[in-house]
Amino acid sequence: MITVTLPTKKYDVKIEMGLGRKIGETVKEVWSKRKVIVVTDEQVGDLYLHTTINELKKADFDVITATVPVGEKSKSLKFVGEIIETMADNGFTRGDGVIALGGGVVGDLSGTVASLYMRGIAFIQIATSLTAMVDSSVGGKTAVNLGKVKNIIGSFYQPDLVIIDPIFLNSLSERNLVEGYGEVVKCSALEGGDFFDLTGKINKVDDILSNAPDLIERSVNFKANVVMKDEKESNLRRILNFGHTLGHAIELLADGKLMHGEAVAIGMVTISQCFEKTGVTPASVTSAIQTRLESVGLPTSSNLIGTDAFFDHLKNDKKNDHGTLNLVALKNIGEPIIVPTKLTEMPEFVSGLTVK
Ligand SMILES: NC(=O)c1ccc[n+]([C@@H]2O[C@H](COP(=O)([O-])OP(=O)(O)OC[C@H]3O[C@@H](n4cnc5c(N)ncnc54)[C@H](O)[C@@H]3O)[C@@H](O)[C@H]2O)c1
Ligand SMILES: O=C(O)C(=O)C[C@@H](O)[C@H](O)[C@H](O)COP(=O)(O)O
Ligand SMILES: [Zn+2]
Repeated sequence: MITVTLPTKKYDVKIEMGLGRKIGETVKEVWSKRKVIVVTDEQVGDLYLHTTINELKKADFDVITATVPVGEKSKSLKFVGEIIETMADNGFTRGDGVIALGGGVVGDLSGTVASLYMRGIAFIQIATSLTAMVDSSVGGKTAVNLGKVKNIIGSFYQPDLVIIDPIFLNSLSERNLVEGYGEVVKCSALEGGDFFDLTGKINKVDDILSNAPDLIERSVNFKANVVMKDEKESNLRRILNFGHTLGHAIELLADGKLMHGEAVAIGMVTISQCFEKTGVTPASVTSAIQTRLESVGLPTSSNLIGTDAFFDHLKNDKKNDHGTLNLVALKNIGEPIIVPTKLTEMPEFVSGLTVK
């Protein structure tokens, strides 16, 4: 178990094999009897909603559900509105709660709903994808997309509890498992040391699953420590965005064809190649990251980079400060730095990269 301690809130991230079968009693440890809405997507719902409802009912919670379609398009105001309407129709008050059962999409959407309903009601994350287990369920970033802008509407809103059962990963598709591993490589490159050595030993997809509990524990531990120092991303937390400035632009341009973690994998390698050109990042750092990503089949380059639409998307990055992007670079493994770079310099910065 890892505890996230913030100035105004403290919560546990419970990582345990088999915890998914004890959801009722685990939720009961932090919440008194109340109405809860379990938000999930169609795929996770088919697999785990029935058991989750039964578990929560056994623990004396009044349960309703909301199921959204699979995929990034569900991170939208449309679904925020629909879920909030369902809660209002069912008489939810400030003393009730929202439970996310799913991956990062469901987690980000449910967190947004929880933060808005009656100006904020209690929220628990049950993470079922690797991305959610290693990243999105922890730290309180909630958001939905609007039009062509990723994560533009949201807030920092921390959960009361995060439940992680690595057994959920057994039903995750190989592509989604590998995608989540992109964020693990990110955390390991930012932290360095033993963690980066560990990702160096993951040479094939099966290794992700067999090392999952350790990879989850280390990623959550790393992220929690960053968030505890800078909850609202005024400084240090920006490092968690390594690979995301370019990654989010590519993710949006690919329009559903690239998963978040795949786009971030391309973003990390590309930004490192850019910083090689300016002498910030050693080539050995880029290749160490690239090897880790490619050994499990993650993409590391894209012909979407450098298009007009690509540069247009960069403007929407939350690290854009009046035309200057605060880019995350690695001076070395375990040594992230922020390099302010003018948006107008970006075409020159990304030019001349090899696309495979
Ligand atoms: N808030 C944050 O800090 C943060 C961090 C990282 C990513 N994100 C966001 O998370 C999203 C990506 O998350 P994701 O990769 O989990 O995507 P996702 O939620 O769409 O899940 C990926 C797929 O896996 C399925 N799935 C999830 N758990 C499963 C299970 N146990 N068995 C079978 N299928 C399962 C889902 O139905 C979906 O089809 C993006 O929107 C990204 O922006 C947010
Ligand atoms: O928790 C953070 O902080 C992160 O940046 C984690 C990222 O992996 C995640 O994708 C996050 O949603 C990005 O947020 P944004 O602020 O760039 O929209
Ligand atoms: Zn991410």
